Amino acid sequence: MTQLVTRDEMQAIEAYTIHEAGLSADVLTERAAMAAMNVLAAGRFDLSKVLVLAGLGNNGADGVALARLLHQAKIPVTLQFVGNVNRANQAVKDQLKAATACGVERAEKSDFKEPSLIIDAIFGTGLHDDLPEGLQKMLKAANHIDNTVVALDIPTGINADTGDMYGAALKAKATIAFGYPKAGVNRSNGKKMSGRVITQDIGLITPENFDFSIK
Ligand SMILES: NC(=O)C1=CN([C@@H]2O[C@H](COP(=O)(O)OP(=O)(O)OC[C@H]3O[C@@H](n4cnc5c(N)ncnc54)[C@H](O)[C@@H]3O)[C@@H](O)[C@H]2O)[C@H](O)CC1
Ligand SMILES: [K+]
Repeated sequence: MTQLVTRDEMQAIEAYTIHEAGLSADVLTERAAMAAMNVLAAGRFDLSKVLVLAGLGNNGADGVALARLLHQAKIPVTLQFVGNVNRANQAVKDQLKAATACGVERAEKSDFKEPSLIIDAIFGTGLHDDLPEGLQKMLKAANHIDNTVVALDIPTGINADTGDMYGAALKAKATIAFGYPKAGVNRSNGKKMSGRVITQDIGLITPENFDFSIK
């Protein structure tokens, strides 16, 4: 069985990889985006018009990096931030600089009926507490449209430990889990909102004899 991890365990493994083993967070972001690109390029999804919804943390940075890779592969892609990009973390700002330099198209708002595929890079394992009300409404409306959504790491709105919803969640056809699938994709609402979970190696270095809580 694939090893599942809690949010704390994932953060501990990431911290070990970055601070003890010395791989930079940028490398991990690039690996995550490349892993997602490989899954998308395998032919199972309609890539005629891709919309990447990106948040302001590292999950968003993965999304912005993916938008750049899609654009460089000549796949029509639009990048839309959810939230004010001026408040984004440095990883997102760095990724946006590279994406802009490549000519990735941005949108402020979009009709969710139009894209052939929506990439959910709004929130990942960093989410705690209920989503802002406006975002909850937006996700519920998007779920009604029933467009194809692929979530990066975990669907936005799902508690990575319990699978419960933080007010709402964006329903995915597939979830590309980075390193390890999070416990929440297998539990409660997480199970039905994650779709098919595809786990991808991104080069994380797990400490020897790491004591996983889920056996
Ligand atoms: N750490 C790494 O090197 C890598 C991480 N990967 C990806 O990163 C996400 C986890 O990223 P993180 O920055 O920890 O969190 P999020 O992007 O999920 O959230 C961003 C930010 O949002 C704030 N926040 C939390 N709850 C709320 C709320 N209810 N309302 C509003 N804002 C909220 C909080 O401050 C967070 O910091 C992981 O899933 C991976 O996709 C990579 O895979 C590569 C390496
Ligand atoms: K996500």
